[in-house]
Amino acid sequence: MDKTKIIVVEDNIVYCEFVCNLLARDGFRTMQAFHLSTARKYLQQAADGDIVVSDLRLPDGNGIDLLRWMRKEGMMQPFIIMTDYAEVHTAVESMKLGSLDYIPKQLVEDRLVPLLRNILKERNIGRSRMPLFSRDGSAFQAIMKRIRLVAPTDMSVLIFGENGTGKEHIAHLLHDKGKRAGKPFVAVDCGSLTKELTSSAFFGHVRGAFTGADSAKKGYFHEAEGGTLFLDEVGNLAPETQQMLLRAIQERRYRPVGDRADRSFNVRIIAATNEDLEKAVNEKRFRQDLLYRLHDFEITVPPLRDCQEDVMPLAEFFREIANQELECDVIGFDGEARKTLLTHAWPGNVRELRQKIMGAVLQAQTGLVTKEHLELAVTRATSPVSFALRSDAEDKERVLRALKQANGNRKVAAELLGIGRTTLYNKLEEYGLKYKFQQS
Ligand SMILES: Nc1ncnc2c1ncn2[C@@H]1O[C@H](COP(=O)(O)OP(=O)(O)OP(=O)(O)O)[C@@H](O)[C@H]1O
Repeated sequence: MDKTKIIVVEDNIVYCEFVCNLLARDGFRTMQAFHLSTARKYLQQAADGDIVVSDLRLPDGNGIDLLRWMRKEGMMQPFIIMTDYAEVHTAVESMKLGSLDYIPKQLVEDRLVPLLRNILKERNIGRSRMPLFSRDGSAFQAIMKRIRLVAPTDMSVLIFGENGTGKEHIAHLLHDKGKRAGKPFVAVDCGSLTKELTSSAFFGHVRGAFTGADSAKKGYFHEAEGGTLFLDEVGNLAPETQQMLLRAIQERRYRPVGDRADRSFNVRIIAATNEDLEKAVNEKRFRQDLLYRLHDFEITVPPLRDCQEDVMPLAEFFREIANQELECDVIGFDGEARKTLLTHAWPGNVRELRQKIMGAVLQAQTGLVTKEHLELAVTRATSPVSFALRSDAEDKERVLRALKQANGNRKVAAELLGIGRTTLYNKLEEYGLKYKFQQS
């Protein structure tokens, strides 16, 4: 199973448990939310690839409110509604808002897992539902040239770039344009691996290998066999995991936890990071030998603020997608809105641009997007210009402000500060703030 989490939003605790057990049996990772407010909290930290399965009626609103809120915030994760038969009409309405499907509760047991598997399969073969725009800007053209050059080889590729610049898309392109296209593409968020279960996550385990290992489990290497293993946020790997991966990559074999024999593998490794890994090596946080192994070839994705010529074409592209998804009829941007788009620093890069355009289109509904619809004023005040880490004395206060602004969400705070997540973690450690803002 890949890193996808299924957020199950259902106020009936017993039914919620039932759905989660059903999914867990099939190897899905789940999160339970009994209220919309909890679901929103989870979604603020969710990955683009996560999936929501929601009941319609909840104590603090309904599933359609949640879907509407997500789309307004630019969160385009697949959304599946579970309904009672009497609510089918409302469920159909929800599909107009962009929910992917609805399943009558009586059929959840039969239909939910196959539906989720289908979504993942489509993703793995590169037919992601999230359409991609081919960027014409000169920086991106140079990147495309490098992608075409290295994709057909088996070289490991390390992709550098700030959060939200499109590194994962580039990893997909490398896979799709290479000889492994059509084989699995398995993405691993290295920052979210728990220390105890890392070996089992990568290499799998046999039944009874440790307490709780009730059945055998395939690891990421096995799942990616013949295809690509994408190590996202590779700078966040714990030292022990770095050592373990290095050995496997060097020897091209690994041993599942509790097994007696090694397995060989045929997997291409692509990794991505927003960190300066040379610096991490100097600071002894990252192994130099592993860096060499991951780094046969390098692709650096520039931040959006350095790709001015891509901003408006991407904005127009997202406007059209938003029109389709939200059933709006917005025809463009007025002069002030254009100026704002072109002068904003985009600390969250393409992801932030997409979110802002989705929200703006929803607000405008028809006609032209105005500067007010973009709601960039708040972000502007918190853009790198005001949050930039200028001197040590100001540093701590800025970090605190950004964390507050981001409600403790470190990923968002790092984007506001225009720094990588790992740099932010280091700063929290340095200033003794590590436990002050616990993410829920
Ligand atoms: N060329 C593009 N066309 C359409 N959308 C894009 C493009 N590039 C990036 N995006 C959007 O920006 C978001 C961020 O892209 P992606 O997840 O690939 O970035 P990333 O650099 O891997 O981010 P992170 O470091 O935070 O994981 C995606 O959800 C996608 O919707």
